[in-house]
Amino acid sequence: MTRGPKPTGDAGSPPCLAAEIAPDYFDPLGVDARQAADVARWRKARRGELLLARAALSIADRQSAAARIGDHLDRLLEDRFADLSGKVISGYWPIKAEPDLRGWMARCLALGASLALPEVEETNRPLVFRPWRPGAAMRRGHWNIPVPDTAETLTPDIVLAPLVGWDAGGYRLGYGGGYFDRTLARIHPFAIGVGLSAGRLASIYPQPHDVGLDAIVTEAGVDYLRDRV
Ligand SMILES: Nc1nc2c(c(=O)[nH]1)N(C=O)[C@@H](CNc1ccc(C(=O)N[C@@H](CCC(=O)O)C(=O)O)cc1)CN2
Ligand SMILES: Nc1ncnc2c1ncn2[C@@H]1O[C@H](COP(=O)(O)OP(=O)(O)OP(=O)(O)O)[C@@H](O)[C@H]1O
Repeated sequence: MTRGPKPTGDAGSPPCLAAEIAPDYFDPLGVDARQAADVARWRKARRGELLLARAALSIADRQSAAARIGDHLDRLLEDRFADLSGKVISGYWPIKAEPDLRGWMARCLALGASLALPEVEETNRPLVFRPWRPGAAMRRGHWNIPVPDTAETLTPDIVLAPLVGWDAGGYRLGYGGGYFDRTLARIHPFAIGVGLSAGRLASIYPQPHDVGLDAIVTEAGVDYLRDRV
């Protein structure tokens, strides 16, 4: 079992009203600085290990994981949405051995969905989403991640958030920029974490800024689904 910093429990309400004015604001005074630094250090170490393990997988293993993830996503979306036509689905352009779901995205397009990809337009700000379809012109964005070469933006109904790690409470470990958290604090799509079952951690020690996902899908299946109220 992985040892880590003491769990903080669920995020509480922010101690001031700033979150009502800017929904992605969280009050740094509401966070124990020492504990936050411990969690950040622990996450950095886990992130490094998980990225190395993922990079070591064979291309065939990655392709088979991506194909299975696509099948589980199909079933999850069939259960959750009567019809994908007219829905805006944000995927991602795979980097660092992330499962390549561009083929799955093309299938969604054929079912009538519109597609988008995220872009870091400004550092430490929420992501923006650009319309995309296979073959669209791309340019290099932040971190050299390819992004659609357009100024248009869309608001997605469904967002795939690539996972480096995840926990059974529906929390995500990404690359450490906090971009999906900032984004999901402002817009509320159906947010699905996608990654490998090997990315599972006993807990990522959720912090006040972490936003829980609606579902987590790995090659093993739908590993987490938020209770519907
Ligand atoms: N394929 C893909 N596209 C994506 C994401 C993703 O996870 N996967 N993103 C999902 O968010 C956004 C890019 N995310 C990023 C996250 C962190 C950093 C970054 O600069 N990281 C710092 C470490 C930060 C820290 O530890 O404080 C670095 O590596 O130097 C850059 C981009 C948008 N596009
Ligand atoms: N809503 C927010 N407002 C300000 N800072 C935030 C917000 N959300 C996250 N952050 C900051 O981002 C940093 C990284 O967070 P975290 O480790 O959760 O990233 P991540 O989810 O792995 O990254 P990413 O989503 O980019 O892949 C944290 O130090 C946190 O302070």
